[in-house]
Amino acid sequence: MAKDSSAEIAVKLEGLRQSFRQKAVRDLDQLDEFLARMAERGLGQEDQHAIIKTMYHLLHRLAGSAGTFGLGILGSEARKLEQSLKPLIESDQGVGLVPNGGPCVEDILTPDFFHRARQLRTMLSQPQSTFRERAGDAATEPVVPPLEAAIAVYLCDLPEAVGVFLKHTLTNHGFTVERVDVSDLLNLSGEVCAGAFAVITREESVASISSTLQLLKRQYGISSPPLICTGNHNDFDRRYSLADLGADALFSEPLDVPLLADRIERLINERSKAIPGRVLILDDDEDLARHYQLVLQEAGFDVHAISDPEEVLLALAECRPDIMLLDVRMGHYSGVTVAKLIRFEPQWLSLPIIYLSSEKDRSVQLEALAQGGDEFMTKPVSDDYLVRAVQVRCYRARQLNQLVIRDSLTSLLKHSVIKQEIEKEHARCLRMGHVSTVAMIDLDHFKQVNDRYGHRTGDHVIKALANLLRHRLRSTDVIGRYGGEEFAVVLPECTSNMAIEVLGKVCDGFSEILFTTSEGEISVTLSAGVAELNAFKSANDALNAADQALYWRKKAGRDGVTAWHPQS
Ligand SMILES: Nc1nc2c(ncn2[C@@H]2O[C@H](COP(=O)(O)OP(=O)(O)OP(=O)(O)O)[C@@H](O)[C@H]2O)c(=O)[nH]1
Repeated sequence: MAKDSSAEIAVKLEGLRQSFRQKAVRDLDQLDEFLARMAERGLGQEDQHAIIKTMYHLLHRLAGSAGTFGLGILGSEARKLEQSLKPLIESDQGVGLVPNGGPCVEDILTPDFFHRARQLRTMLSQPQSTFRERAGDAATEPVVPPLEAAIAVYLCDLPEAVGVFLKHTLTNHGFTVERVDVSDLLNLSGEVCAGAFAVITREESVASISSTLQLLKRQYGISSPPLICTGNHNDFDRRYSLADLGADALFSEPLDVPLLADRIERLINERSKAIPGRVLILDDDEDLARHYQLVLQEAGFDVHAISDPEEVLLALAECRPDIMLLDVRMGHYSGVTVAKLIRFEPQWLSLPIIYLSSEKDRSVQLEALAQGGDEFMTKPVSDDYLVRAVQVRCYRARQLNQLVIRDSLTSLLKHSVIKQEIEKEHARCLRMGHVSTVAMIDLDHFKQVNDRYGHRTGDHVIKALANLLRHRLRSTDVIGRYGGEEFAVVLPECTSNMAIEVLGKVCDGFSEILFTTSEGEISVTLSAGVAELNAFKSANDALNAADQALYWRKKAGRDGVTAWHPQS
């Protein structure tokens, strides 16, 4: 679904504010009716209790949401009235004289209470501070390239031979490579700059290129692209001055291209860490949930908002959020119990859950945290605070999650995670009726590489293949490190013939990569077996079939791709 522009989001937020105002008018009409009934003589205790409880919830709702919709004064006055009613709600009998000498209705519903409650209506039209403070920030926030964007590498001011060599070899690693000069860099468009790119230059040009990149950074509000230089200086002073001038890495000649490719990848990924994440919001107040959703979407988050607690497990499975914002009081459902229910599922044990609540009582908050949530954000939450708080928590959650689900050498998904992904796609293609393919990929004669050139070289080869797969496959394909030198890939909505073509190109590209070893340069090949997921009853059967096809490929001479087929 296309994302809304800032202008569209602003229009929608204004619509929500208007709709909140109309609802608040209705709420206040209702409050007036309740006040009138409470003033009646001869009202039974049960009726009084029911009315006070409803008034309390109505005031609680207003207190938690009015500030978000630009009615902060109304919200804080509603909060005070809500707090006055609280002792009646908490007392054993709910209302009336409490045996232990607790409050009685007359102590709390004083003429002053009635007067203040009736005054709430006037606050609908008072000019008040808005919680939407961050409008001015948006233009200055750095534009961060999306994680899956193809990485462009600009070779700038390099000697002819080095430029030609790097263009060829880095293209084999899956980068889009161009040779340019400083003026070409200066003319890069905003669109290109918003994508992921790195610059490689010689050390003598670092100063001028670094200042050009700073200009682009200021002009387009991008984060600094990685600047890598080539050179042969080993002395501290020279290295210090290169770092000071803005270089992010120094590579000595002769260049070790797989290492260089790996460094480009890492530097780009480091800069991508500021990418906002996925957020699931559950708040039974639909307008409030929608407001939070729009504000976070405007800040670049991928947000899913629901209002019905019964949808939570389905929404979690679909959205797979980095964090969840959870309302505490949702009609007859409690957010605290919903958090406990979410933790029944092992996969959500580590999901950070942040309660959004008007509850200010620390002991109640602590009790709720003990039941399954991680943090409290007290309503009303300003837009600015919401965005920043969610940014920090998403970033941390993503970092922790990466450690848990990704292999440290290649940053690809770990064995158990890729297996789950294969199962998910198998279920999806049976449900949707499309064709998807699973591939098993294995490096050829890899034991010899390790034995002859050492494990360090072996590790470079594994990393280079991981990087190449990341670049050459679609962002929707899922790649995992299945075992030591074995990889598994899920290619959704892709037939085995299409997979043979794509992976054939990966085979060709990989065999052209040269690895520097103590005995000179070497190349390594790979073999792959593919099988269509929907041809099998289970994901495991499909995986075994891909493994079988890989075995056939190895037998047939390696260096290529073979599809599984039924044997006669
Ligand atoms: N450097 C390195 N080597 C690894 C890693 N994981 C597994 N290996 C090595 O990968 C090699 C796999 O060797 P084999 O399974 O015999 O297969 P092969 O030599 O590739 O032979 P074929 O698959 O038949 O082409 C073993 O030497 C493992 O030690 C790793 O993380 N780093």
